[in-house]
Amino acid sequence: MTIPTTDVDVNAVDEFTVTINSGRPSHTDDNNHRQDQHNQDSDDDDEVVDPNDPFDITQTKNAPIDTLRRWRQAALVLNASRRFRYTLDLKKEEEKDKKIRLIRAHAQVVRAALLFRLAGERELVINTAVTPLPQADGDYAVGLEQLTSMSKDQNVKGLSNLLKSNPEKGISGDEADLSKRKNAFGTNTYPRKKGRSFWRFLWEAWQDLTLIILIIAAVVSLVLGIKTEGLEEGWYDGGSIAFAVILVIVVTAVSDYRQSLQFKNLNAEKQNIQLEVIRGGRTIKISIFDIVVGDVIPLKIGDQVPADGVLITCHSLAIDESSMTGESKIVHKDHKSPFLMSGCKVADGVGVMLVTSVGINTEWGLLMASISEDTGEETPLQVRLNGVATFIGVVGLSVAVLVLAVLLGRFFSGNTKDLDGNIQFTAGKTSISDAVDGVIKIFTMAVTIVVVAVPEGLPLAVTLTLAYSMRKMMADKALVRRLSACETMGSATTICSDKTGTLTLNQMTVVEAYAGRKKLNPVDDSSKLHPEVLSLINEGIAQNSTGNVFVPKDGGETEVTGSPTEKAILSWAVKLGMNFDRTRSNTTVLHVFPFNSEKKRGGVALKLVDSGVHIHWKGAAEIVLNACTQYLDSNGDLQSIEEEKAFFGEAIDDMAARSLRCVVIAYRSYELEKVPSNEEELDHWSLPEEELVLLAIVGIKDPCRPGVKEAVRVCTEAGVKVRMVTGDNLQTAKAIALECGILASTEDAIEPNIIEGKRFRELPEKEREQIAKKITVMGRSSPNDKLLLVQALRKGGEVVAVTGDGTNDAPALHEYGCY
Ligand SMILES: Nc1ncnc2c1ncn2[C@@H]1O[C@H](COP(=O)(O)OP(=O)(O)OP(=O)(O)O)[C@@H](O)[C@H]1O
Ligand SMILES: [Ca+2]
Repeated sequence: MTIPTTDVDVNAVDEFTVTINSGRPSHTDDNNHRQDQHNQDSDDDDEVVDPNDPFDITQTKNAPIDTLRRWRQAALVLNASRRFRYTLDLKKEEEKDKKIRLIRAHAQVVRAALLFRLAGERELVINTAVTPLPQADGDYAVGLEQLTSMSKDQNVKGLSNLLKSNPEKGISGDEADLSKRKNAFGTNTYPRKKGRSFWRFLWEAWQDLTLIILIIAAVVSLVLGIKTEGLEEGWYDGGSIAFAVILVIVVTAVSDYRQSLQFKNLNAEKQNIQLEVIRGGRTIKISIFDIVVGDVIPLKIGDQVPADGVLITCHSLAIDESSMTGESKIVHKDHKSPFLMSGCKVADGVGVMLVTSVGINTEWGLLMASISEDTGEETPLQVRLNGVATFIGVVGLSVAVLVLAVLLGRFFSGNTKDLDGNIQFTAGKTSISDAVDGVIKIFTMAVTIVVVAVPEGLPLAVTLTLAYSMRKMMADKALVRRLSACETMGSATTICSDKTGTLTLNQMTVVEAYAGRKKLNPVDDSSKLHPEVLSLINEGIAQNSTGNVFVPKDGGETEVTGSPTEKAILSWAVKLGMNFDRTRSNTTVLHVFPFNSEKKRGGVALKLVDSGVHIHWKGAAEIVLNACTQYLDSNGDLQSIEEEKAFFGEAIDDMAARSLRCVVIAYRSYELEKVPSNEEELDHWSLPEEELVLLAIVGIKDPCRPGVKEAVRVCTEAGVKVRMVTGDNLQTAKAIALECGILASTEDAIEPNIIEGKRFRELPEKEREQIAKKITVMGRSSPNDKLLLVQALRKGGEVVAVTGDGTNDAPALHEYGCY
């Protein structure tokens, strides 16, 4: 079956991951549990598997060494030589592990020493100005070596000046500047290990016990044939065996070789992450490989830190350093510990970093340089089939040996007669040459049994099929990161898909808007709004956003960047006449609560010029609306929301029913005295979010992907149930589900077919398992709800595929390791 999800994934190769979990429990789960921060659910008891089951392996890549070793042992029993090709080289793996641990320990020690030193300096109040001025390197006032040590002493401003960068605007980013930086500090790439040549694969392909048996068989029957029937006729048997052997060797080598090339390409694709940098004041998307020292990079939840650097600004930034330190610990970053290491993940919050070293000079680079890249990987089916093939081969071989022994015994004891009934062998009478001929015939028979019994092509056929389907999926623009995914995906019985970006295009536009009680028609008509209302809306949108608006000086088109939702709202505000830079410079940001999928809202506290404070909130419509007690009517007067709550509720429901995503923008004023003045306290200050004043409601359209309906139909026909799990409003989710055929009719749209994440979460575990199967649409789900659903389905015996694009899908995607 070609995989139904391919249609869903079209056009989004770099953003999508497809994950599969097989219904069977696996040891690797333990592994993933350890890594998975979000998975605090310890009561999934059926995942505890019999540790003595040596065949319990779903993937070799992350399997614990123990499991692999058991496999290896089982394999050795079955076939001494073949297995080596298929199971990872354990010794090498262990050595690699040791090396990584060593380097990590080293990094830890360096960091510890550094912290110690910093602490000491702080206490002694050593004047940092004593630091000798760094030597010049090329065009910069700082060299590569000094830079590494410098970034630990100097403040960010000074550092960015030395790097000829600007904390707000970044580097200029013209060609000359970029190439100068690359020359001075290197590029953000790692040297690649050269792949193995085709000849190596060919050489390895014949070193296989069964093939060796066949080669010997070929030689033997060639010799026998020529001896008994002469050169002209006698080579047929041996020749055809030899031909088959050569064919198998060549095909194996070619397929292994191509697979290795494919993996190389895949790896390149996997690593080539696109990310946003700020250059010359504008936010642009570039490849991670094009990052240079001095670049200013905004980071948000889910991003990977692309190079080593220091923080310029940050808000509740937390970094998962497990890839560097080996322990899964979330570290909070602020101006006191501003160093970011490449390769780590942003677990929460937002920040902006200045790149201080790239590529091989980063700590990650050091680590990468010393270990080799991905070793090959076997799919569960391949591993099993290899076992079967080897087993059959061994049985065939034993039968052949048995037959040989019996026939030889009968021959030499005078029990074998030829066609005419003469005894073929009588001790003393039969000439040696006749005896040899007889033995040769028996050998030929045994060889034939071996040739017939050894199913050499079986594993090969599987590899070829999988590689083929992987290629086909690549052609469909679906990136398959693991060969095994093709196989497991084929057995999926249900797909949990997110909505935004997977079923929909993720191209959002504001198509409906209310300012206060008034519906704007058209949406960007600001003429009837009181200037005060307009300026508050603008203030809220411009400051309470991770996006950016760049207006080119030469009068080109305005560029809006950010997440699709942010982009839509910012573009709307620009159309209303917002001047982004001016609005932002009017107020100073005191504190930010970055948007996250869990809370579904984001807030910011602003200090005004007159020392007043505004707190702006923006987020999921009904949630923020609930926190509002007043609204600002179009004349700029405050009104109580009590009588109008129903009106606003209906407005939201109405928009949601037409599949629009609703976002409410609200604010309140606050007293500066109540804002913590101490920086430490400010960091932990939770923004007040009650008694808000409703400013605006926007309805954002995100059209369905073309072809989604068809894809859903294909899946349903193939017996795969498609479910939608989204962070959006339940009504919006329902409308989209009806639109793309996930829900057949409105009659189906009742609980528990459609359910809110919160309701599902609060059910007792047993009940969750029962209704999980019925859930078709889950709205307002938090990342953890997605995970809960996958777990519940899995317990019900389903093989679940999860598709998702965003960080809020990560826990569910991560759950079963195979993505
Ligand atoms: N940048 C934002 N600022 C404020 N509110 C937002 C922002 N982005 C999304 N929202 C609100 O939060 C809700 C849920 O967002 P969430 O990130 O959980 O889902 P999603 O990933 O966008 O959707 P899906 O789960 O279908 O992929 C949206 O319905 C919207 O109302
Ligand atoms: Ca998503």
